[in-house]
Amino acid sequence: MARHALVLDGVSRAYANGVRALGPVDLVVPRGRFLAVMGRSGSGKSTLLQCAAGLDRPTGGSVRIAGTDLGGLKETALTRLRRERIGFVFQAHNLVPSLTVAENVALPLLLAGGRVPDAPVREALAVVGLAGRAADTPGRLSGGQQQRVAVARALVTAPEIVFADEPTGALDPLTAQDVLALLRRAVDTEGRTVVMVTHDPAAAAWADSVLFLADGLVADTLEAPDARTVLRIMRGLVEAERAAA
Ligand SMILES: Nc1ncnc2c1ncn2[C@@H]1O[C@H](COP(=O)(O)OP(=O)(O)OP(=O)(O)O)[C@@H](O)[C@H]1O
Repeated sequence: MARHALVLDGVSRAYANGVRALGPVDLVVPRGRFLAVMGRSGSGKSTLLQCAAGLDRPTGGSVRIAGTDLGGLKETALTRLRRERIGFVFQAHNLVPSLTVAENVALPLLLAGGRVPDAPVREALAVVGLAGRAADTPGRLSGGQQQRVAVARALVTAPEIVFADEPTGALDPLTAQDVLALLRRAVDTEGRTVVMVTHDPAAAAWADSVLFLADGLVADTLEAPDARTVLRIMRGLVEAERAAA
């Protein structure tokens, strides 16, 4: 079993118009770690996440998920890897409105083929505190509850890694804490690995470490973050940018 959930080796992403959105970036995320990625708007956070998750192909370097080099995979194999070995949580939770809560959680298992056993779905919903809402449609749930369903869906396949892009961006601070606590729990009790893009220092403080991006490059890292130190580093990055302008 590969020791690291995610390894980026000199990953860069340039666009045809000459914009270098990212890199080169080196990054190692061991299994069972919670990493937050921060940086100002346009610093390359989403680009990093998309390349790391196999949603976008880097223009340089390599990405390995649990030892598998994504660059060596054809599109169908990459799609299967994303479906079976990666969990996703986005700001807009992307639940299917016409399916029930349980069916939404079961979706990644269904897409993997075969009969979907009830137990993992029931268990995933119980973990996020929504066992009683399995038969509801998402529209009957609050935004926070919907995001908890999205977390259950991301975890139901027991993925190698979960990528979360601003998972609490649309939630009030208390509801956000519930969702962050679920991600933290998945790391602490199930040994999952989480990489989360966020703008919120309080959200980043739930992680084990923070990666700060500026202009597509790693500008700083912080272990055992607290919100105040995260904010101080972010302020420093803004000032450095102003001074350079
Ligand atoms: N398709 C594209 N074509 C050209 N440039 C792009 C494209 N997508 C992103 N960029 C540029 O790449 C840079 C990084 O963008 P990215 O979306 O990764 O930043 P971000 O840190 O996630 O920003 P935000 O916090 O606003 O979501 C920006 O300068 C952006 O304008």
